[in-house]
Amino acid sequence: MDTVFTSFYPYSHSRNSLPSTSPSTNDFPSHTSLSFAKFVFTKQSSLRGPFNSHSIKVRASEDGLIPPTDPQNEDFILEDVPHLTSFLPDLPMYTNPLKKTQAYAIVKQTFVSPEDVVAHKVVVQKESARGVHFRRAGPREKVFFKSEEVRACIVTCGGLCPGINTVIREIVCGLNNMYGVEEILGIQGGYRGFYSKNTVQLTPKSVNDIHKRGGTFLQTSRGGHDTNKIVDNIQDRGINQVYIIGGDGTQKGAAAIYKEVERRGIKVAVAGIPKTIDNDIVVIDKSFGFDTAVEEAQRAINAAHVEVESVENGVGIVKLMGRYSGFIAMHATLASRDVDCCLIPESPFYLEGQGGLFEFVEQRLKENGHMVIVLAEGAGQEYVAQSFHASAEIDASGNRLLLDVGLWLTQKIKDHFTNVRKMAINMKYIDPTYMIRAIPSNASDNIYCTLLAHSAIHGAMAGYTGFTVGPVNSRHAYIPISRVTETTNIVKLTDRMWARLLASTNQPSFLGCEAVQERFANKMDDDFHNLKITSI
Ligand SMILES: Nc1ncnc2c1ncn2[C@@H]1O[C@H](COP(=O)(O)OP(=O)(O)O)[C@@H](O)[C@H]1O
Ligand SMILES: O=P(O)(O)OC[C@H]1O[C@](O)(COP(=O)(O)O)[C@@H](O)[C@@H]1O
Ligand SMILES: [Mg+2]
Repeated sequence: MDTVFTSFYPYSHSRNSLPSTSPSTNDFPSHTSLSFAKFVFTKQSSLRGPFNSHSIKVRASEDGLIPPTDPQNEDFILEDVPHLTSFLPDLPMYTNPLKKTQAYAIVKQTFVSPEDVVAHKVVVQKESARGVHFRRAGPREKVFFKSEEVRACIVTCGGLCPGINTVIREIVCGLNNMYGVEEILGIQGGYRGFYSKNTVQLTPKSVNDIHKRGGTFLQTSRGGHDTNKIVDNIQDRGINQVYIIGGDGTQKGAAAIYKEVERRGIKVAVAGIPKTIDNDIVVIDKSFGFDTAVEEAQRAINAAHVEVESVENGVGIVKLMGRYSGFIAMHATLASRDVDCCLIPESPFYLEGQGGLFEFVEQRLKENGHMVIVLAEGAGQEYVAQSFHASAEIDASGNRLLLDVGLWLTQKIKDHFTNVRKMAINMKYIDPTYMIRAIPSNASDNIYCTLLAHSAIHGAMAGYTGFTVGPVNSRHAYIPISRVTETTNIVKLTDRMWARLLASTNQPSFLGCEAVQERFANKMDDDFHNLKITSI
């Protein structure tokens, strides 16, 4: 049975100011039981027209998936983020102080229009469905927190990534400079820091220089997520805004915190900022630190190239990060012109026989006298496991620990050419993985980190919660956390980007072999991620 909300917003686009009274229960859709809410606007709504109380109806079914009732507009979907009013309907909202700040004083349109949404897909055809949209990020006219009541905290979890310190810095400076917030706590050592460590007070002064350093000023950890202990601690400390910087695992933890906060009915906004050097988070255009990593990888590739072209039959192998997603390897290969072959977890390969890697290496050595292979750390894990008879180990967060495919491949190539082909080759194996992720972010990533921090602040101040921020087609949006944790972003071999790489390196696609074809067909399944984990 559908629930029909009479309006999404109680005010019209043409009004300059919003009601200063408490929002009614209809101001924001109630979807407490949903992992994320999908709303389909009915007939009167339009992307062009104002979203006012008369022009919009929002329909939601109990399971959050809306059965279309209007054939003409059934395909406009807003995957909305929760708002604190959904479980705290009687609390007041306040005028946003941003307009009074020096920075925003003369901005023409300080506040994001409540109707603004960001389209998930921008390449469409005339007859395309209008598709999925996300709420546009940015400052709102009304905020849910008075500046003086805000007690924010920041935590960083999971592996390192260039730019974490910039995000921390910009959350602290942004909260302080834009909203006058003074109470900002740093939770040290990841999730477990909530209940096992003291906090550190963060001020614009104390974080002023941290963006110049790699790593995380607050330290990080894997494992240790205990939802109840964390939320108890949030309550005990009187924290009401939680900024969580981390990857897919961290965002799952953030979703659990948000749900517990909602269950307890406490006034706490939970904002996730996606961090992943692997670029394995879906929906967002790319993750911060990724560009920096690709740039730094060029130095390693260049070193490998210099080494191997200076000797006879030089074969260089550069291992880059990428547990399940080969984006760094793919982009680093495309950026460099020195890579002969790129191997990623998503693309099966094989060594022996026609069309195999050994044949290709020999061909390039004959043509050029040297060659460079770029390898994502998650590539070929099943072969390595077979060779090493290794059993699967996991880290404290439950992530599968990878075997060293770089060492394995180096040995395999050496053995093949020495023992089978009776050819002398010069192998150079470079593993710059930790060096790449431990550096500070570059200029463009620094700007990106600033935008993420500001979007998160504006969202939390406005009362949104359970969201992740990030650019969708270059416009920053609030995305339901569960939306970014339900699948993993991987390189799609059927997309043109991988074809561009193959066209650039002219490497084999390795799809000639029957066994590989079978695996490739399996990998095309929606369940690719699970399949990959179990097959390692
Ligand atoms: N499914 C989950 N539910 C709750 N917390 C999780 C979950 N998966 C991971 N975490 C927590 O998130 C943190 C970071 O996770 P991890 O996978 O190590 O890194 P990342 O977030 O970078 O992917 C850890 O503290 C871990 O306990
Ligand atoms: O050795 P650590 O610190 O566990 O990190 C290794 C892993 O971290 C990663 O950088 C990804 O980390 P996250 O899951 O934290 O984003 C992988 O590329 C790599 O396999
Ligand atoms: Mg992860």
